[in-house]
Amino acid sequence: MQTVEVNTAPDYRVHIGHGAYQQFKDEYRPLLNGADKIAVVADEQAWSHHGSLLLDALGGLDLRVLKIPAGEQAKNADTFMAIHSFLLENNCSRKSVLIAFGGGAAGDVAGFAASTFMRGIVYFQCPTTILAHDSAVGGKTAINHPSGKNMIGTFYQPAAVLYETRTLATLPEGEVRSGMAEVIKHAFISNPGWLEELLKIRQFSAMPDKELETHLAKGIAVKAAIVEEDEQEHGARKFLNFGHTLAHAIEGNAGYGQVTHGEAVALGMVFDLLIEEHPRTDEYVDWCRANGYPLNLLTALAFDNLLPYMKRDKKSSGGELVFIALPETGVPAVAVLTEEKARIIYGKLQNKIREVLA
Ligand SMILES: NC(=O)c1ccc[n+]([C@@H]2O[C@H](COP(=O)([O-])OP(=O)(O)OC[C@H]3O[C@@H](n4cnc5c(N)ncnc54)[C@H](O)[C@@H]3O)[C@@H](O)[C@H]2O)c1
Ligand SMILES: O=C(O)C(=O)C[C@@H](O)[C@H](O)[C@H](O)COP(=O)(O)O
Ligand SMILES: [Zn+2]
Repeated sequence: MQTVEVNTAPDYRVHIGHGAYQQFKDEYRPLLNGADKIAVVADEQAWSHHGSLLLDALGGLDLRVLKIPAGEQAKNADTFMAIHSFLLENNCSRKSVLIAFGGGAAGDVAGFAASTFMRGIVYFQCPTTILAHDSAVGGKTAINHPSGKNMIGTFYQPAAVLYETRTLATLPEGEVRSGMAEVIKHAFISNPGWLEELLKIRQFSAMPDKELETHLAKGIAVKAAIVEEDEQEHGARKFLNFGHTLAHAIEGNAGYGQVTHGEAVALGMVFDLLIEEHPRTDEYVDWCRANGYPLNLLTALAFDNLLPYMKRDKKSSGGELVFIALPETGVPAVAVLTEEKARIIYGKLQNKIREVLA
């Protein structure tokens, strides 16, 4: 078991590994025993595979379980209201505890509900995807708006994150790919040696569990350090958005859930790498090709369809276009581009991908 501390106020811990839910029996038992109700909000798919692991760890406690739609389809106002209705129907109060169980989508919407129910109740994150090594840590909660990704949400830290890595065994290939994009994002913005190691991976399925766990813990440590420095994204936290200006536009334009978040981020990082012509760009594009990221999407997507979403990005003000450039690995920087410059880079990106796929 690995543990990463997140020194926000209040601070909390991320427990990563086989048997992470044991912490519910040990360290967090007093907190759970003190709750008047415990509500579990679970992604229905994740619950069908792994709910029993959580139930075993919470044995003897009176739980109320709400299953929400699988994945991105849950990140909307309907599910948000359904969670609140469920909490009210079950007579939850300010002394109740919520446990979010699932990938980033379930974690984001359940975290948002926890942060707003009676103005905020204690909650735990129990991530079940690779990508959620990112989403479960750092306290960003959200639902989507048709006009933009994560447009409605809060900063609200969990009491702890219990990351049972046995849950990752049932992830479909596309979700492994999606999650690994946020892993390599953490490497790009922090650590050339680690990036080197990740760029050697040509097939995620060949990666041993222990190695994956180490990458997840490293990613969580990178994220924790940035969140500690800038919890509410006035400065350094923007670097965690590497690849995301274009990614969120791709997701919004396609319709939420049509392209996985991580796959969109993988494509968005190509754009951000091209801003300062990062020396590993070609190698990274080849890594994306080898690992099956949908590079072809970019050749079909017109810049003008993505532009309105990028102008509404949360890093932007007054319609400017804000990206995270990477002049060298580990040295991210905010880049404000003119529309003309962004269009030129997008054209370069499309040409590069056409060459690689030819
Ligand atoms: N809050 C943050 O800081 C943050 C960070 C990164 C991403 N996000 C958000 O996270 C979301 C993406 O999260 P995600 O990639 O975890 O996707 P997801 O939550 O949409 O889950 C993807 C799919 O995997 C299924 N699933 C979940 N766990 C499973 C398991 N163990 N076995 C089999 N299937 C399983 C889900 O039912 C779903 O169909 C996006 O909405 C993104 O915006 C938030
Ligand atoms: O935690 C952060 O900060 C991030 O930017 C992490 C991202 O991977 C994540 O997708 C996040 O939800 C994006 O936030 P947003 O504020 O751009 O919606
Ligand atoms: Zn992300």
